[in-house]
Amino acid sequence: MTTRAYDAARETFAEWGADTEAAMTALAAIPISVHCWQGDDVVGFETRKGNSGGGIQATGNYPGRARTPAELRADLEFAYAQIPGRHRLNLHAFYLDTDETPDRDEIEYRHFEPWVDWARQQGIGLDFNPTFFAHPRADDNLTLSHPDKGIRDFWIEHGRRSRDIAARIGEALGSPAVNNIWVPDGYKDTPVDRMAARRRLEASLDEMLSPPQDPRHMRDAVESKLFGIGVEACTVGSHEFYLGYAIRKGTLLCLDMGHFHPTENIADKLSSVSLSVDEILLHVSRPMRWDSDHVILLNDDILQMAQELVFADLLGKTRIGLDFFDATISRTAAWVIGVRNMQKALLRALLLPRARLQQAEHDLDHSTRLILTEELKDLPYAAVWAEFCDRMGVPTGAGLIAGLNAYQSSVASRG
Ligand SMILES: C[C@H](O)[C@H](O)[C@@H](O)C(=O)CO
Ligand SMILES: [Mn+2]
Repeated sequence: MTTRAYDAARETFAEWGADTEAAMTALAAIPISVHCWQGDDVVGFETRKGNSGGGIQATGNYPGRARTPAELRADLEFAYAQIPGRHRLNLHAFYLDTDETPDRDEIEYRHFEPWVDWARQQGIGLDFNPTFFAHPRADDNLTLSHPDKGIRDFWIEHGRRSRDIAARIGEALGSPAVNNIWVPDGYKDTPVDRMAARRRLEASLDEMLSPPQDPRHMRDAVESKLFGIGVEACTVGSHEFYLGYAIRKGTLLCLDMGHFHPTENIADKLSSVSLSVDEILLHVSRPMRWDSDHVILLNDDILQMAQELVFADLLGKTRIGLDFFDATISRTAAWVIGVRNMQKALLRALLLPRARLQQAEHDLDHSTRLILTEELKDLPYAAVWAEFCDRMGVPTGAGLIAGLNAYQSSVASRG
């Protein structure tokens, strides 16, 4: 039975020309790819260690970090149970689940089979990422663009194997896995031969991506970055580099919200790049002064991005993934809050009277456009969100907080 608050909200939205039932149906069909690395501070399950590079740094020491695949899966199961709808898991290659200790150029599908079995039980799809960091062969902050051919070949082999694994995963689960390629390659100080480094990166990517894969099982994505700590002067895989590469090679383009200048919002980039690439992958994040990967809030950046996805009809060609990691708070709460904020932003966008807003702009009636955007901020989105959560059997408000705190207490004694 619907609540009085929802019934009133439905009428209010209807008066503005928005259909709350249609919005909830649309929202329920949008999967978010939940990143595994929030659960353990981007540590992974290998014994081998190396620098993360490229500025990846989880700060904080809050108790409860998942130390094993079983703990990570338990945490994810709890988190998914607090999030309305059915979502995906984005797995990194160094989260393998095996007693063996393969090096990165030796990984095989069997090392990830427990994840696939679990995903099947959960009824969720998996995405994948080769891991080009946290390894001694990445300690120069150069991998696919390293001047040493031996090091490049090592990482090319890792990338090829990751693509094979992603394809097997996608086939096993009947849902194409996005295989996202991010390398930390860059220079701390101003390089004198950017061209050579970019040529090497391009050649390595070409070699890595040359074995054909079935797009029904896996799709490649490439992720750019402006800079990272330790590579302040130059990132080899810049935005321009990968935009061109994705267009030429037909890969997805991954846009990470933390990988641009702080004044840039990728909401503005979506329409432009969508004219040239078939599919986009998002890494929704919250940079604070730099690529700090804070948990996403329901803030203007996220609202604008969600609005752009809806208003420009880009949901069908965009895979939404998250990328943040905060080790100063409950890691499960971070997941739950972040995914729900992404969904709330999408719901708000779906509840806006798009045709009316776009007509005002088309008519150059910018006063009406501004009146509308500001008045629309007062609409009762919260009642629709509460109704959506209720129909999906997940808590809101005090019930959510109590559950998050209770789960955190249950994992706080982990060493
Ligand atoms: C762990 C991810 O691969 C990583 O966060 C990457 O996507 C990134 O954004 C690096 O800054
Ligand atoms: Mn990212």
